[in-house]
Amino acid sequence: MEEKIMFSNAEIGIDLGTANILVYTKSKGIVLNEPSVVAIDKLTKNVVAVGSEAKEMVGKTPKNIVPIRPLKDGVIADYDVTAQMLKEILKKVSKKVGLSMRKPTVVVCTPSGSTSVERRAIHNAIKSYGAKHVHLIEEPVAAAIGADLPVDEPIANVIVDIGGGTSEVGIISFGGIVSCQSVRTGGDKMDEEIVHYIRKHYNILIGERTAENVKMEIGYALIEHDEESMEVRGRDMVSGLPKTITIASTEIQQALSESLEQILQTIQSTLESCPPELSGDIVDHGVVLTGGGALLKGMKEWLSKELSVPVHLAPNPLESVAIGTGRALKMINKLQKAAK
Ligand SMILES: Nc1ncnc2c1ncn2[C@@H]1O[C@H](COP(=O)(O)OP(=O)(O)OP(=O)(O)O)[C@@H](O)[C@H]1O
Repeated sequence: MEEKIMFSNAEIGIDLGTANILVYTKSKGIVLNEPSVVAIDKLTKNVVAVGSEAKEMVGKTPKNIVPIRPLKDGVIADYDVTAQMLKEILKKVSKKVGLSMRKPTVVVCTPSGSTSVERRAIHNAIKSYGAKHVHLIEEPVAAAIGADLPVDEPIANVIVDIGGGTSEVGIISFGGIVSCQSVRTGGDKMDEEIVHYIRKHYNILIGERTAENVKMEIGYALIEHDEESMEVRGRDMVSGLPKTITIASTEIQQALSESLEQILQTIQSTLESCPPELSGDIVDHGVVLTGGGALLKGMKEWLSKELSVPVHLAPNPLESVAIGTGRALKMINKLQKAAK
């Protein structure tokens, strides 16, 4: 029989992201923020660890323990593992906030690329773990609500969410999506490009976690800046031995250029598809950036120069979607009407 997790009449928002999973409760704010990673024992098929603990294992575990990212490139790549991960995450939340949470109402935001079958499966999985009501909302709407945009007013709210697997651009007005486009390019692709660049130019193989650190430390959008550098360790592909190199921020900028151009093109083409009545709002109010990729150094300045409209950073880019899912509960009826 399915194990039920004890929650009370609480309201919970879940951002089921490809890179991170966040849980928000109305009374306590963000109560959990962990990587969307699960470590599985291949021999027993048991889940060994979930979240931060599982991410720590990436690239370091014995062969039978495999860390899996069940959501990849903005889609649910492995539904069974996603469901197991959700269950473990809800268990952690229930432990953290105590037994005061019973039969919650849950609003969950799934990756944009998920199919209706996958969305239904996520809905059922959460319901089977003890939730009273489950609502699914679209990522750009959640991100916009979490970024404090007046989504229920009849003006164009433009949100650009640069996540791990995808970047989504949404124009929202009157509680509904007027126009939306998504590209399978985000932080993960940037990390892959850094790995590729260092392999090609230095013959050194680095891990994806090292690449992510390099991106966060010395990664820049395509703007002029005072050059920075850092030491990077990897494996020399010729000798097979560990090697340390020094890499410059301008090199990383070059590595990231293709991903950045793709994100820019997606924003431009979404803005071009905006109904003319709403275009004036975009000139006045501009675009709001959210998602972890929005934190890349120089992103706001670069996009504002390329798009010639004001660009603002959301107050908590990594948490906007989770906060938005939690806050969406109060307006769920209106949002669902607008989505129909
Ligand atoms: N300071 C930073 N500079 C650059 N990138 C960053 C920074 N902080 C986080 N990121 C990147 O942001 C990405 C994660 O963002 P986020 O948590 O918004 O994604 P997600 O919601 O899980 O993904 P998706 O929206 O695709 O489902 C990762 O690729 C991470 O490396």
